[in-house]
Amino acid sequence: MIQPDVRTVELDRNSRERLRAGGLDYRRVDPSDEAALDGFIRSIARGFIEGEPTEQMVAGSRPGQVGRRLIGVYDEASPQAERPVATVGSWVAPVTVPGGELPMWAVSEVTVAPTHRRRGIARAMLEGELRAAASAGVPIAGLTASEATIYGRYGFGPATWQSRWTVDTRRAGWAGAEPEGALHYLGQEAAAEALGRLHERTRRTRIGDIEGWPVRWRQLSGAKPGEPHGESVRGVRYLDAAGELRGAMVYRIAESDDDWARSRLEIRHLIGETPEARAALWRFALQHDLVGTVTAGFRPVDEPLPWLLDDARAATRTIEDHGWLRILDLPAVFAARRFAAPLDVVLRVADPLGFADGVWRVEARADGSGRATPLGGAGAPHASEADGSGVDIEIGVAELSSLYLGGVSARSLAEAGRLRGDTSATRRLDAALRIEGEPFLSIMY
Ligand SMILES: CC(=O)SCCNC(=O)CCNC(=O)[C@H](O)C(C)(C)COP(=O)(O)OP(=O)(O)OC[C@H]1O[C@@H](n2cnc3c(N)ncnc32)[C@H](O)[C@@H]1OP(=O)(O)O
Repeated sequence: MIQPDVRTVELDRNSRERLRAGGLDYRRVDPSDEAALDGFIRSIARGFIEGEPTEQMVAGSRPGQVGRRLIGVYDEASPQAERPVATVGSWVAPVTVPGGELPMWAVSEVTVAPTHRRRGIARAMLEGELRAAASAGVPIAGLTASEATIYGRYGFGPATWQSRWTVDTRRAGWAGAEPEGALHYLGQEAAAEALGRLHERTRRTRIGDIEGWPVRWRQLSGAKPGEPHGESVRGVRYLDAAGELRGAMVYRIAESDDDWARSRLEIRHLIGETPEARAALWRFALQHDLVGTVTAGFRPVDEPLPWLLDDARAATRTIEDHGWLRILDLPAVFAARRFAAPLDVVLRVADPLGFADGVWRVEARADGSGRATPLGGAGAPHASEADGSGVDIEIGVAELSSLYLGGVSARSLAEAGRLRGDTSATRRLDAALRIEGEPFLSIMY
């Protein structure tokens, strides 16, 4: 798997010139220049409507920026010259796809100062990231979004979903097995280490998940300096009957003001290598003394939680989009995944930014391998090169990116008018893209 050093990928000239025409300087942030890095970190906090970070919080955030491509947009008229008015950070992370993994250009830390909003700065930065990724040969981009309304216009589509659970522990009971292993408390650093180890051991089993990084685990375990409520985060591990580490969980308890016995236990992260470990950690949370409610976000939509309870209605949930993907190199992404059924369809893909635009024949063989080839000859294909009569499905690149992992059905998109195609073609596409279980991205990035 190619994994280019994102820090050396050139800045996009088109975006730089567009921003310069508006009096703004689009440039790399050098992480070895502490003042520049701290200004970048402080601008991100402001953009995400946080208060001004303390020195300790800034110091705690620095290690997470190492190895990333950091870009700031600077307004020379600003009295705070070291603080960019817009930020974006990116890196390449492997993402699990059906039957393998792909290098993914992860886009994060997208902020534009409220003083500079809605003048095209985010668009210039996003387009700049996508062109940089394509120029580096990275076939797909991904992000997690603060709002579901922002990224479709750049060709990103939601591809994984998360459940957010709220469980009334008085009603829930426990219908699962008694765990055979053991639970132990861990210090925050040890909990971060266990989360990272378990994540790395298991992420390839979760379609849509990506590689993690140490600061993410330290943030979740409360070990990152300045983490809000960090001091109240606790960690536990689960060892199976043979003494092997199989699971870990970090959580905090928010006391109830009016009834101690109804405090709320918030699961910040729960990871288990086996169903037994996951069940044991859920059981620990649900049976915790003095807790009336357990909440957990970033959980898979097919988690068997209701089946572990005496009263399934004690657990309520909301489901939300979580991981967004954006196909850049269509032949590369279709060659990288496995297919569940043979396929031969012609897609007309609309991509306003050009990367995947054109007419493509997507084929899959009985052995699970597949490919996408441009119709109308070599080189960049254009819709006009096919006569149109052979096209089975017309689809936008955002919708195709949603379909790619197998967690979205072409039939649903067709019913919603988000693609056009006859029923037989959408059925064949669904059969070929189908996966076992639901895709699941377990972290924010
Ligand atoms: C991957 C991540 O990091 S997710 C985090 C995203 N960041 C945040 O939520 C922090 C708070 N918000 C912000 O910083 C900014 O409002 C941003 C980054 C969302 C948008 O920045 P702006 O520079 O104002 O956006 P820009 O002017 O380039 O707008 C581009 C397009 O997006 C639209 N748009 C921008 N923000 C939003 C939004 N929040 N909801 C819906 N549409 C939006 C604009 O209307 C415009 O549409 P058009 O091109 O179809 O006319």
